[in-house]
Amino acid sequence: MNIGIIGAGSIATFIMKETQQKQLDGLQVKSLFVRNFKKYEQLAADYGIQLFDDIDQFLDSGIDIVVEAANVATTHQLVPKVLEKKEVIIISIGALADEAFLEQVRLVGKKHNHSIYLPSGAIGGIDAIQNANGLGELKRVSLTTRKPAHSFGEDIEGEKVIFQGSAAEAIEKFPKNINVSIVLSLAGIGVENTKVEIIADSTVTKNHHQIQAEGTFGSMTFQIENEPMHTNPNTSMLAALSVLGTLKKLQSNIKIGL
Ligand SMILES: NC(=O)C1=CN([C@@H]2O[C@H](COP(=O)(O)OP(=O)(O)OC[C@H]3O[C@@H](n4cnc5c(N)ncnc54)[C@H](O)[C@@H]3O)[C@@H](O)[C@H]2O)C=CC1
Ligand SMILES: O=C([O-])CC(=O)C(=O)O
Repeated sequence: MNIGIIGAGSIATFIMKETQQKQLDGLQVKSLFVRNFKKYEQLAADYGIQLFDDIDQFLDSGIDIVVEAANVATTHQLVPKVLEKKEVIIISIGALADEAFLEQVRLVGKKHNHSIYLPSGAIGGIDAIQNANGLGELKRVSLTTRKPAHSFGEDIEGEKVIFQGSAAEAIEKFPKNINVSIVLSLAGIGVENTKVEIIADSTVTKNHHQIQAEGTFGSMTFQIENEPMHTNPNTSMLAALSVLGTLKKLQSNIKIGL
């Protein structure tokens, strides 16, 4: 599978590196779309990847699938165009908190017969949430995220609750830190009903997420302490691994958790 990536930051570089070093079955990054061509010329050369700053040329460069690994604003800007030509994996899932945009993306994908894949990112339990909500029987879902204070630019000692509200409001305020709340909302009870609490904590070094859900299925708690990526501590390593995981699942004819 020939992969094209939008963005050349932590997640993108991780995927380029891992697909090259581990020679993952048939997965290869072929093309990279960036805004600043000169800045990434060396990176692309190091990985033997074609570099583009023209989106049409990028989409026509012999790729099978596009991985969005940039940010929420770029997802809004580029994904509809991408879907006219290719399938897409979106990691800046926060963009889909906007219901009009979600509907636009769904319709363009449907029209061109291209799927939109949303990895579970830095959390897990999305399969259970989605299944529990199968008949609309999921009643309450909450996410508590605790990250090192500096991730939020907070210069504090100890902990501080910096946000309490809906997932819709959370992603508005923290588009680089709480994409996880939107995949959780989309799998479950929606962006307005999913409750989010964000805590900045000077005493932790990992990115913690705890999900609690209740309904007629029973209840569940999912908790994770993620290793931050050293190239971008806001982002957990599992988020990058989840993109690779999605690519691998697409290739395998045994689909686990579907
Ligand atoms: N769904 C999830 O669980 C998670 C999602 N994320 C999100 O994934 C995305 C990528 O994360 P990282 O790689 O850590 O970010 P990063 O900041 O390291 O890299 C983003 C890259 O995108 C580039 N970029 C920005 N606008 C662009 C444009 N218009 N065209 C091309 N490139 C552009 C930037 O120059 C940068 O190189 C972010 O939106 C982040 O918030 C991160 C962690 C978890
Ligand atoms: O990587 C994480 O732990 C979560 C994150 O940044 C996001 O959801 O945007």
